[in-house]
Amino acid sequence: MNTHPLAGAAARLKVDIEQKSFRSSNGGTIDVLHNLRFEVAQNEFACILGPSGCGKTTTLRILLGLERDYRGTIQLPGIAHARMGAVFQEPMLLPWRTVEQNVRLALPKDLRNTNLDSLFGQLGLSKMRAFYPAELSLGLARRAAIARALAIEPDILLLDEPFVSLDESTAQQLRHLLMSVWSERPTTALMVTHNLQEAIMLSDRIIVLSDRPAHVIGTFDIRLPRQYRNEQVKADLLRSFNEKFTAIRNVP
Ligand SMILES: Nc1ncnc2c1ncn2[C@@H]1O[C@H](COP(=O)(O)OP(=O)(O)OP(=O)(O)O)[C@@H](O)[C@H]1O
Repeated sequence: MNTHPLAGAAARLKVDIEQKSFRSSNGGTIDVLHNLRFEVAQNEFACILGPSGCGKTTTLRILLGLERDYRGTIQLPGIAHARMGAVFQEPMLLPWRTVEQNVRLALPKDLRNTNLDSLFGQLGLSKMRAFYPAELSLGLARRAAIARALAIEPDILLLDEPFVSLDESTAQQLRHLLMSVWSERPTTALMVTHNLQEAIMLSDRIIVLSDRPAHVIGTFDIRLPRQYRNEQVKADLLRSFNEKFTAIRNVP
């Protein structure tokens, strides 16, 4: 579990990063984020969409407190310390621990004896609790990583392309599983994705970033509840998105 001292009383996530750059190997400067400003309301599920290399992962790393060298401010949801759940492209499970042990290790003290039956059940992991990561397919390992992030009852859930490099039917199954667990206990969520269809299926709002150095070029709000987003509705949303962001040619 990762807690972060920048939690504020307000429940929303507020990002205001004036400047984030890296030193390149040849001694130059890579400007990654410049005046990146956005907010995510309490219990909103937002997706960040943007060109490859524009700074999406860097933004999540700043929120997680893994990158501290930047100019700007962030405010995280939560009262004193934001409880942060994170899911990365790599499941990052400890290989010498079982699925259940991996999840339990992440639990804060107040949840240490929590009953995980329902969470494992919802994610289809009931029979794999005693499995070791090497015994899991990538899809199952990702489910375990999602279980670990949600088990801590996070104030904010950060997801960095959690469905990438899965076959489409496994990815779709996982998207449905994530949504069914998240809908039961909604929390403020921010997910990085390259996949516009995925963003339209999952999110309440899509935050579209420019090329590097990244700033927000616009947001796309989807107010319609997810259960009404059938294929026709999703196609309409896709069309409206493309009309609004005609400049973005490289999103699928
Ligand atoms: N530790 C680092 N040192 C130097 N440069 C870095 C470092 N981390 C990231 N970068 C550079 O910063 C830029 C943004 O990287 P980042 O991973 O945040 O982009 P991204 O939008 O998540 O990319 P992708 O869509 O390909 O996953 C890239 O040019 C990357 O090479």
